[in-house]
Amino acid sequence: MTGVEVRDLTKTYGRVTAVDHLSFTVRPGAVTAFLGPNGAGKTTTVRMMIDHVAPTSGGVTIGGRRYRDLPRPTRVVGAAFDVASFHPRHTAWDHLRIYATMGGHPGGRVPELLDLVGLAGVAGRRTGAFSTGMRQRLNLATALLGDPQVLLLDEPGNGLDPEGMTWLRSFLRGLADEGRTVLVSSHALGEMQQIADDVVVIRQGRLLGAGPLRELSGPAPAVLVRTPDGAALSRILARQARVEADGAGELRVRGLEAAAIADLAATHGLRVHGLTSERPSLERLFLDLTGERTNA
Ligand SMILES: Nc1ncnc2c1ncn2[C@@H]1O[C@H](COP(=O)(O)OP(=O)(O)OP(=O)(O)O)[C@@H](O)[C@H]1O
Repeated sequence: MTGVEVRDLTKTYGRVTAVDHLSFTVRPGAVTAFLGPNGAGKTTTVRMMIDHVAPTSGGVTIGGRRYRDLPRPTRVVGAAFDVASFHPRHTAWDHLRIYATMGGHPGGRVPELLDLVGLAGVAGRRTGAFSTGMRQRLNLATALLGDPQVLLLDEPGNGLDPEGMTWLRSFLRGLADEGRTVLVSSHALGEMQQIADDVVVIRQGRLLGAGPLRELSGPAPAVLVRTPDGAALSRILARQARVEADGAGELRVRGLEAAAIADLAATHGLRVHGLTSERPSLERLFLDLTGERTNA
């Protein structure tokens, strides 16, 4: 299990402080959203994680070691940046073969990866003709060549259509469920809300908040209960939870998990037609932390 530890990381460019004494950890087995408005310092931080940019002070360890001390870094960390450069005449297949060779990774993984990211059907097409979404997918496949434990993805959702976003979300969830450490930087909060387990929020290079999304976003989210037996169920649930009825057959319940609500309804012979757990609002959390409007 390989986590990422950022310790007192600072980067200045002349008079600009891009990253300012930043400390946080990214744990394995979770998707961590790295959030901040444009220019907050996200890309600079991720680039320092993999030695693309030298810190002014502080540092980053991955599984307890600095990137440069990892014997085979691309087998441990896969990174993908927003503006990936592909040779326009190379096909997706060429691109991955070349990067596999450069990284010392088995070329046999190329077809499997093309399939995994949904590019098998266009493997022979030149990347010059690729859409942004296809580039993002190829970028991800490139990051995965070394089967790394840690994935650092800078704005992987940029340019994806809604279908592509749905795919990306389940793809990232799958990687985290395999026990990998998945850090995804984004300024598009809505996109991250449905996937992030943890969040790290920065502004002007400084940490504003970090931790599990559910903990950071305050009171427990409600469970929405669709029921034709609203009045009776409401009376029973109100003994243990806070219940609001909307008058249209839906109850909003705080203080009880969905399973407990279903059990109580069953015990009393009441009908439940739907149970939905609300996700905490990342946008609300973000606005609380940053005190500003975003373009999400
Ligand atoms: N090479 C550089 N030289 C000078 N300033 C830089 C350099 N790289 C980044 N910066 C500055 O550092 C700050 C942080 O930039 P960075 O790209 O890390 O932010 P970001 O959060 O990734 O933003 P975005 O969401 O727009 O990509 C910005 O003010 C940027 O102008």
